[in-house]
Amino acid sequence: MATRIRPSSKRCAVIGGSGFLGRHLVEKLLEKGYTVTVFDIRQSYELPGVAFHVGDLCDKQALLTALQDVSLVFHCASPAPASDDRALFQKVNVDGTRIVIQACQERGVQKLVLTSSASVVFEGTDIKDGKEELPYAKKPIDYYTETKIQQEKLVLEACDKDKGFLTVAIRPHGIFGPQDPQLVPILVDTARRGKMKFIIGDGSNLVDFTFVENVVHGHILAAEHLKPDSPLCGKAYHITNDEPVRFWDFMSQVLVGLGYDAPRYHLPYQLVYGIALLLWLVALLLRPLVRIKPTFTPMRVALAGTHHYYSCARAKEDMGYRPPVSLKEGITRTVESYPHLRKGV
Ligand SMILES: NC(=O)c1ccc[n+]([C@@H]2O[C@H](COP(=O)([O-])OP(=O)(O)OC[C@H]3O[C@@H](n4cnc5c(N)ncnc54)[C@H](O)[C@@H]3O)[C@@H](O)[C@H]2O)c1
Ligand SMILES: CC(C)CCC[C@@H](C)[C@H]1CC[C@H]2C3=C(CC[C@]12C)[C@@]1(C)CC[C@H](O)[C@@H](C(=O)O)[C@@H]1CC3
Repeated sequence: MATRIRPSSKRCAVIGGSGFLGRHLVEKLLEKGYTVTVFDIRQSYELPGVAFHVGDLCDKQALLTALQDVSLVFHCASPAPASDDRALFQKVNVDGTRIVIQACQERGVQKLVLTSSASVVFEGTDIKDGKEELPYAKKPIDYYTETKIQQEKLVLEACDKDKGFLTVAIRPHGIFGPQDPQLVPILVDTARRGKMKFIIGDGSNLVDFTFVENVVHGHILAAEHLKPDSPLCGKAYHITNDEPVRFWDFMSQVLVGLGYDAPRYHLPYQLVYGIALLLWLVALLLRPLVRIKPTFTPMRVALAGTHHYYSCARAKEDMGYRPPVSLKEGITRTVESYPHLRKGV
């Protein structure tokens, strides 16, 4: 009788490995001796020892080819939140994740680590030291969040110890760091257009921003602690810097570090939120004729004007998580990595 040889536990695939988080994850996995395959709709770099499979995760056949002999899968692919494309989020984050799960099961993958988001519980009102037990947002603010909720549920429900298929979800919040395509570039673009003069609300709201290497550390710890007898099976974990900071202090430190002025004038939160909602509605109505992308979306305004920081006690307890890089060091390294975004360049 032919015996099925289990692939090495150090043979992994990173779906979305060409992206910001994915690339940092791939680099760390290689450093730790893993054999890495990247599956992504684009190839954004080359690294010795990394096998790239360019394909859409909605294409099961392409995934089955890439997942051959893989025992561990990290799924960190998603359309960018800024695309605000409901059909695309549904197709990739929900239908595509179903296909990822099926392909993993068919290929005998043993562990699936999903990159979810702490925002799955955020509804635009204050969250202070939020625990994983908080209910999913009943009225998510945007389509991205709506589909991240469905995606997380699908992955956690698929966890099946009897079938030897274990799953876990990592919920990072506000990832920043070198090569980030959204936070710093959008911030600088807004500053260059003279729109970063204002503080939304009184400026005292505390939030989490998480350095990308800490998020990577959380993913690898989760993969290594995910075993049939561990508490991680089918659970979600917040991964943050564990250093809540005032939203506007963080923004100011990045802006000033790059040579721009810090925002100074206060605007009432409710007023800005109302305007953002109105602009979003207008953009939606005009979409068949012209595509407008407002800078101040309701989601961004809500994130800028409320408290949203999360407890990572569960990750500390179950997998010994401690953020290796402090916020101060993370900000310094991030600012240094964007010489081309400095004022006047
Ligand atoms: N950036 C943050 O602040 C943040 C915070 C919490 C959670 N997350 C989650 O982390 C993950 C990574 O985010 P990121 O910031 O690195 O984004 P990113 O856009 O840099 O990377 C996402 C990658 O997914 C790929 N991708 C998109 N659609 C695909 C498809 N159909 N098939 C295959 N690949 C596809 C993209 O090409 C890209 O390389 C996402 O799941 C995101 O929801 C991000
Ligand atoms: C125009 C200004 C008011 C703000 C400019 C900076 C913003 C572009 C970022 C500040 C907080 C960021 C953030 C995300 C995107 C970029 C910001 C709005 C996410 C919504 C990206 C998706 C993640 O899943 C969210 C998460 O839960 O971590 C991010 C939350 C913070």
